[in-house]
Amino acid sequence: MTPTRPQPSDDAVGDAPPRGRAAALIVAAGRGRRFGGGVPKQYQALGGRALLAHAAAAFLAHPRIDLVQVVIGPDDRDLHDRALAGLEVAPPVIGGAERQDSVRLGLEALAARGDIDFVLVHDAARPFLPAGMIDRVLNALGDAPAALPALAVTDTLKRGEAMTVAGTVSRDGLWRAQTPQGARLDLLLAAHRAAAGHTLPRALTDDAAVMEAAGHAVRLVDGDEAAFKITTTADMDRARQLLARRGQTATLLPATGSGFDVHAFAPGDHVWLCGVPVPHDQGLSGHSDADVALHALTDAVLGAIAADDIGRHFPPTDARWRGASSDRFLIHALALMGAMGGRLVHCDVTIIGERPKVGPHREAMRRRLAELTGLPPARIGVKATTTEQLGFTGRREGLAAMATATVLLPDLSAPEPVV
Ligand SMILES: Nc1ccn([C@@H]2O[C@H](COP(=O)(O)OP(=O)(O)OP(=O)(O)O)[C@@H](O)[C@H]2O)c(=O)n1
Ligand SMILES: C[C@](O)(CO)[C@H](O)COP(=O)(O)O
Repeated sequence: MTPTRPQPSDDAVGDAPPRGRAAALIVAAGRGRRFGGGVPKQYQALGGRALLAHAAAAFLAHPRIDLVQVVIGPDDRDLHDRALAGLEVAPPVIGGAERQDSVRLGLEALAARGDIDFVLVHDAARPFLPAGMIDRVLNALGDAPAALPALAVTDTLKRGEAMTVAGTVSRDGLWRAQTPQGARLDLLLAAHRAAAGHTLPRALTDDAAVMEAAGHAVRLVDGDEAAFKITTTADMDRARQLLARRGQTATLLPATGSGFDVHAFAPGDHVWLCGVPVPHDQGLSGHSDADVALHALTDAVLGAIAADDIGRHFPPTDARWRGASSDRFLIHALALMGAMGGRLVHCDVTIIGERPKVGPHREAMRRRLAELTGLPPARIGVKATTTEQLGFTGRREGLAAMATATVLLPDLSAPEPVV
């Protein structure tokens, strides 16, 4: 079948369009502190794919965008690869401490290619990106060095101090800045280089501000309420409701993974099981905290998403994982699952050994697994069994654990949600 070329939007014509190649630069190296949780918001699932994937897909579907470049956090390569599997984006660039740093590093990579004239810088945290917005920004670059999509402020503005109104601010001429913000690549890179390191104690929070600081005029074009930024969990709720109202919920199919692990006993006074320290007259030997149950569960989640195994993600030869809490292994596996648009719906762990007895700690283990996975305790099984004194567990040489994880994953054969 011949692939259909994306069609221009109604805003594609009008102003004199610029001549040259345009790249989208999606910044996704933030930590999402205001959003919270263990996984940066751009890798959280919305309608069966990560926020970042929505933004990338919007640019890839646009006929006037020649390249999509993503900027990621130094530890996020696996998340990026899972989130954008199957999408044709350039290899990611590692970002910096502030958004401004991440944009500059991305611009340097684009400039090094030598084939890009215009750049549209976009937040990965803005999943809904109407094609017309891309066109309006690009069109403005026909005769302006930079363009900013924005919405006129319509509410009355107050300045507050100690939760008391300290004054009313005129909203005349005030705009709310959105992304993608466009510019000629050479001008924006030069402006970012000039601004680098000169912005303490506060970085400039958008690219229009960097261009303004360099003395360039920035053209205002119409933004779009749909292109709101996911900053807090309330924004994510709003985005999910929007998709549900449009009937764009993803088709999810179940996948089950299994995991198994063994650790030998060693001198010590407790063992870690399901993220809970259990008093015992021995410990378990291992490179990390040797939580045999969490390791089995981590492998079960990785199995459900076909993402290799725990040893590939956290090699025992890597000094970073010496004595590490196994919580982070499970959290990482769950983050990869989320980046693929998946959702854990059930897990079941069986601990195999004579001692310590699991029963008195079962509820604490289920509670801890609930905290780590976000599942209700009613969807978490924790069981224990002996091997009737047979084998290495029967001889009390160590403990084994097995686990299953049931995950709902987007149906890859279903049509993608349109946002
Ligand atoms: N050092 C940084 C900081 C932010 N960003 C990106 O810039 C966009 C700006 O959105 P924002 O809500 O500020 O993201 P965070 O910085 O992640 O959020 P927070 O400030 O709550 O930590 C996001 O896509 C974010 O990933 C980035 O690439 N590099
Ligand atoms: C670039 C931006 O999205 C425009 O509204 C915004 O400035 C991002 O930074 P912030 O940290 O959310 O203020």
